[in-house]
Amino acid sequence: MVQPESDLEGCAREPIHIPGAIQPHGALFVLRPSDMTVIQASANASDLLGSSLTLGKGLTDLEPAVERIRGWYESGEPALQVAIPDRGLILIAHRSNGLIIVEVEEAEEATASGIFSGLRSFIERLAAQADTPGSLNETVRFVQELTGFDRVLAYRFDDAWNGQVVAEAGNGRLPSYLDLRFPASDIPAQARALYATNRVRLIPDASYEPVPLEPALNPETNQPLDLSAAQLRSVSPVHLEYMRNMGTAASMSISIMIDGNLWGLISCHSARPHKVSSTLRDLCDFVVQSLAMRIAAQERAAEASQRVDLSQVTGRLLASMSSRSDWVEGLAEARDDLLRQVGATGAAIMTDARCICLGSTPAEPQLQAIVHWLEQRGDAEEVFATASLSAQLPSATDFADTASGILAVRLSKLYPSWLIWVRPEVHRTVTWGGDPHKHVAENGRIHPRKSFDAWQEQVRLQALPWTAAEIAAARDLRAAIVGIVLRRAEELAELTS
Ligand SMILES: CCC1=C(C)C2=CC3=N/C(=C\c4[nH]c(/C=C5\NC(=O)C(C)=C5CC)c(C)c4CCC(=O)O)C(CCC(=O)O)=C3CCN2C1=O
Repeated sequence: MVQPESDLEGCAREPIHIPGAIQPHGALFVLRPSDMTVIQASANASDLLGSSLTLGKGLTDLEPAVERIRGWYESGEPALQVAIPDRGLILIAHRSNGLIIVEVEEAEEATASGIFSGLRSFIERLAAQADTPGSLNETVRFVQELTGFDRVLAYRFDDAWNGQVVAEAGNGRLPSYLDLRFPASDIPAQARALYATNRVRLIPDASYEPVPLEPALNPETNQPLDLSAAQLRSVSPVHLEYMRNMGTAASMSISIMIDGNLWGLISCHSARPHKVSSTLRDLCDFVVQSLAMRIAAQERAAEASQRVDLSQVTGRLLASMSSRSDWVEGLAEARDDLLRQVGATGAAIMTDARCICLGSTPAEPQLQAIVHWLEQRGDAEEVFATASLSAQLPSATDFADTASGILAVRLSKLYPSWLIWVRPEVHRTVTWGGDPHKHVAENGRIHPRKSFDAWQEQVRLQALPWTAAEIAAARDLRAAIVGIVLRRAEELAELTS
């Protein structure tokens, strides 16, 4: 029987890229590149462009701008900005499915003269930060000064797309969210995918009335217009409700992109409507991508130094295994290094009917049950890591105090042979922004939770997660062991031939 999708799954399928409307702090029209005819426009387009814009015709009295756009379209260059000083307007053009989408905003006053000296001192302060928390704190402080939002926070995603507020700057008008966690469903998958390409999104007033596009369907494609890359795209009603519940009338989010992945957001909020000019939005994007490069450099440096330490440990383990005719005994003799290799509290070498336990491990029958479970998973992967084994193997709750987390490497494809590191569960108290399981489903629609007050959850049956460097070190040691076993087999074959 097909299970009905949960309300949250339904919410995560909302096609937010084709709302058929825009926010009212600007206007939008669509040009057919072949003849630069206006084929679609927002209902408020004439408020900004007057009689220059008529559906089904070319723009009039804006020829220089039209020619700039035509030249840009054929150039293949990314998005184009064109100022129309005599109208006090700025046009921002981008391509979408073979069409030209042009967004129009009123040009704001020239940016404050001190902005560039402020930018220079920010870049200097950022470069002086020794770690990621310092970089994040500098950035939220600068963006708050730059934009005047009441609260600016740095929001970092974890592997399950839950997020935590890891830095914050504010003027006290909004409550602090520092250290609070929020569930993945607050920013569903299709939104995260969109934010990985459209990095800066402004909602100046969450109580706006959407402005429809006319005609509703694009006459060229007879499909809704794809507004994924548009700055004025109207926002999902469920998120606007979320903002009102949160007491934030205005927001701006800027994606922190690292190696092409959405690492987190710089998220700005104000209790009252608040607009930021297109120029300042571009500047904030530059600031946040500078932060992203800094974080990437800091994370790479930290990983590199951890790998150097771990490679020295691997070298000592290799020496110990090579010094004995039985590599298993050599490995067991270097117990402290074996545990230090991945920051484990226990390890078990399960091979050729032997079970050698080092440090704090489950009992042998329980280790055999883990090996049986690993073997029947049918996963050809050589390395398996989890911080919560009982989530996949319920019987593991019996030994959560020694092995909530396991990091297992397969030593043979021919018969059950594993090296398994273990970590105990860590009792943790996690503080959420509101009860993460609380949302209301009414009339087939989902409504966000209304409270974001600190809500504590006792986390059980979870160990500290394995880092990428630890998993890589486990993989390196596995390769060293397989190399020794192969060499020994070749030596034996030579002796007996
Ligand atoms: C305090 C930490 C924090 C959180 C947790 C947060 C949430 C957040 N949600 C965002 C977007 C969405 N949430 C949802 C959906 C939900 N939010 C919920 O709470 C629930 C239950 C749903 C239905 C799945 C949707 C559809 C969207 C896409 C809106 C759009 O761009 O059209 C967005 C992106 C809004 C934007 O950037 O335009 C945010 C950022 C704001 N923000 C924060 O600052």
